[in-house]
Amino acid sequence: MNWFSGNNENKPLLNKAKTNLKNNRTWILRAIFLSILLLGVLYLLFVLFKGEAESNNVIKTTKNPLHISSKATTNDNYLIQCAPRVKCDPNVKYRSINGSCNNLYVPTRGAAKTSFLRLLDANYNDGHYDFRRQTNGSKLPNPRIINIKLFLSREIYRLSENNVLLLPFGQLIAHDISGLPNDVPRTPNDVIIDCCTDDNARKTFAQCQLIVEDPPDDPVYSKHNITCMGVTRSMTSMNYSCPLSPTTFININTQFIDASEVYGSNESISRYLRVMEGGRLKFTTNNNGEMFCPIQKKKQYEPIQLQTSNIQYETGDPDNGNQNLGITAIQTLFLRYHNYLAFQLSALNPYWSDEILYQESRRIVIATIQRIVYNDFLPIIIGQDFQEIYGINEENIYDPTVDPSMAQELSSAAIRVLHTIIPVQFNFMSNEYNIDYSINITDWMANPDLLPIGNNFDKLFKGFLETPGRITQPSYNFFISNYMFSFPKQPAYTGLDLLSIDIARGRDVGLQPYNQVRHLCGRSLANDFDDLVDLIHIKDINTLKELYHSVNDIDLMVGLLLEKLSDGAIVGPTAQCLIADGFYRFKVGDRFFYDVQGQPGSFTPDQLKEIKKITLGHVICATSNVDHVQKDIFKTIDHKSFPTSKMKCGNEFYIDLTYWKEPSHHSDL
Ligand code: HEM
Ligand SMILES: [Ca+2]
Repeated sequence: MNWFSGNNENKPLLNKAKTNLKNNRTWILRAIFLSILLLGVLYLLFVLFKGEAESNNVIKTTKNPLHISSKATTNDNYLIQCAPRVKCDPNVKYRSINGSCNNLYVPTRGAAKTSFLRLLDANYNDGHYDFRRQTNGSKLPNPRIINIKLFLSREIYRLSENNVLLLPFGQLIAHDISGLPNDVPRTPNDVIIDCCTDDNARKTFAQCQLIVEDPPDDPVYSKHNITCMGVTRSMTSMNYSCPLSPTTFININTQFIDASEVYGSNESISRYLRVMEGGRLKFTTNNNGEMFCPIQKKKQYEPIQLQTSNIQYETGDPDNGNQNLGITAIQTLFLRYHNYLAFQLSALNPYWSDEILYQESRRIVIATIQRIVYNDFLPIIIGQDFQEIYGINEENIYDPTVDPSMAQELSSAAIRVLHTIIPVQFNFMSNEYNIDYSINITDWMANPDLLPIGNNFDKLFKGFLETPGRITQPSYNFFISNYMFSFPKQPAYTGLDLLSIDIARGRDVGLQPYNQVRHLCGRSLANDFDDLVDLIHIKDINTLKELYHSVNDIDLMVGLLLEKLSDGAIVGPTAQCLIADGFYRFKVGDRFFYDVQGQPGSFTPDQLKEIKKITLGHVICATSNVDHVQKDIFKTIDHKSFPTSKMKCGNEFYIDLTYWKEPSHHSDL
C-alpha cells in the first residue's frame, strides 16, 4: 500500500492530523530519514557479515591452498550399508584394537575392515569392475611393456643421503595403514589355482583377470620361457558379504597409525599375540636368548618361495610380517620394544594388572611410532617445508570431521613410489663396522630363517644404519623388477616384477588416470601429452605418446614415477600432495593421536614431554646390541670415518618412564 495514497483507509488518519499539515510533513520526512538510516545500517551489517563470511572462506581456502578434499561420491556407502553398528563409551582411555570408536560420531570410521577412501570416484569401463579402457576404447597397454619401455633400463646408481633403515620403517608404516589382500582363486578342495598355467581358470575366475602377460621379446623372462605373471585381483567388499557398486575395496588393517602390525587389527589376533601376563607379547628366543616374534605353527604366507623357509613369524599383520627380512626385523624391533616397556612399567608399578601394563606399553609404542613418522620420516618423504606449510606440523587439534581412512590413490599408487628405494642388497655389519656379508633380494625376500641366526639381528640393524639407501628415481631396482619372490623350481633369476604389479593394481582398484589426479592436486588438466612438460621430462613424454592413446589414459602409478622430484622431497608433486593428504588425515582425524589433549587417553604434559624425546634411536638402543646411533636416524653416517658423529646408546638414549609411576596404593590397602 502506498503511504501517500488517498484511499479511504488512510483518510481518517489524515483527517485527524489535518490541522497540522506542517507537522505531518515533518513526520513523513522523519520517517523517510529513519527508514534511510535503517536501510543504511542494514546494508552496513550485510556488508560486514558478507565480508566476514568471505574472509572466513578466504582463510579456509588460502590458509592451506595445498589441501585437497575428496570429490568421490561413494565414500560412505560401505559404512552406511554394511558396517556393523557399534556403541562407544567416550570415556574409554585406550584405543580399541580394531580402531572402532575412535570417531565417536561415526564409530566405524577408520576401523579395520572398512572401505578405503576414494579421493576421486572409481574408474571402471563398465562403471563397476571391468578395467578402465583407453579413451579410444582400446585396452590399456601391458604393464610389463610399460616397465620395459619406460623404467627398466634406466637405473641410476647414485647413493642417497638417507640410509637403508628408511625402507623397513617405511614399509612398517605402509602395513600399519593399509591391508588389501589378494583374492587368490582356489579349487573347491582349497588348492590354489595358478592363473598363468590354467587356461580354463583364466576364463572362469574373475580373480585371474589381472595376470600380466610377458611379451615374447621380454629382455629377462623370454630367456627362461616365462610368459606370464600370476597377479590376482584384490578382495572386494563382496568378499565381506557387502555387494557395492562401483567395486569397493576393504582395508583389513586399522587405518590409523596405531601399531596394528604389532598388535593385530582384530581381537582374536591381538589375544593370540599376548602372553596375558605382565602385559607382554608372546615371543620366542634364539640360541643367544634374544627375543623374536612367536613362530607360526601353521605357515600361512603364500608366496611359493616361503614354503621353503623353515620359520615364519606371527605378527599383527599376518599377510606381511614375513615378506622380507627387513620388515621381519623391524617387526621384531617393536615387539621387543613393547616387552621392554611392559617390563619397565611393571617394575615402576608392581600392582598394575596385565591389562594395564599391556595397554600402557601399547600406548607408548603407538606414540613412539607416530612421533617418528611425523618428526623424522615424513619430512624426508614430502620435505620439511612442505610438511610445514601443509599444516601437518601445527599443534594438533583433533577434528572429527576429517576422515582418517587410507585413500585408494595413496595405497595403490602414491606411497608405492617408495618402492623405488628398495635396494638390491642388505649388509650385515660386524661390531667393528665392517661388512661381514651382503645378501641379494633373491635371498632376503620371503626368507626370515636368517634373522635369528647368531648376531644377525644386530648386524642387520648396523647395516641399515650405515648403508646409504637407493635414491628415489623413475625405476625400481633390477632385481625387484624381475626376480621378486623367485620360485624354487624355476631358474634362480626369475620371479615377479613389482613395478608391473603396482601398475596393474591401480587398474584393479579402479584408480583414475594420472591427469585427473594431478588436476585434483591443483594442476590444470593437461589437454595433450606436451602439457605434462611442467613435471615430466620431454623424453618420457615421447615414450608415453608411444604407449598410450591420449594424455587422459596414463596410469597414475606411471605418471607419479615420472614426475620430477619436488624441492626437498623424495617424491614428485602429485605423490607429495597425496601423501600429505593421507598423513594429515591420519593425524588430525585420530582422536587418540599422541599429542591430542583433553581426551581420556591423553598423556599428561610430563609424559608428553618424555614421549617427544623418544626417537627410533632410543628404540634401537633399548632393543638391540647396537651401541651407537645417529641423531638423524635415517641419515647415513659412516661410523669408521666419523666415529664422533654418532652417539653412544646409554645415557643419551635412556627412556625415562618415571612419569608413568603411579602413587602407591599400598597404604590404602
Ligand atoms: C623391501 C621392501 C618392500 C617390498 C619387497 C615390497 C613389496 C610389496 C609387494 C609385493 C606388495 C604387494 C603388491 C600388490 O600385489 O599389489 C606391496 C604393497 C604395498 N607396498 Fe610395498 N614393498 C616394500 C617396501 C615398501 C615401502 C617402503 C612402502 C612405503 C612406505 C611400501 C608401500 C606399499 C603399500 C602401501 C602397499 C599396499 C599394501 C596393501 O594395501 O596391502 N612398500 N609391496
Ligand atoms: Ca593401523
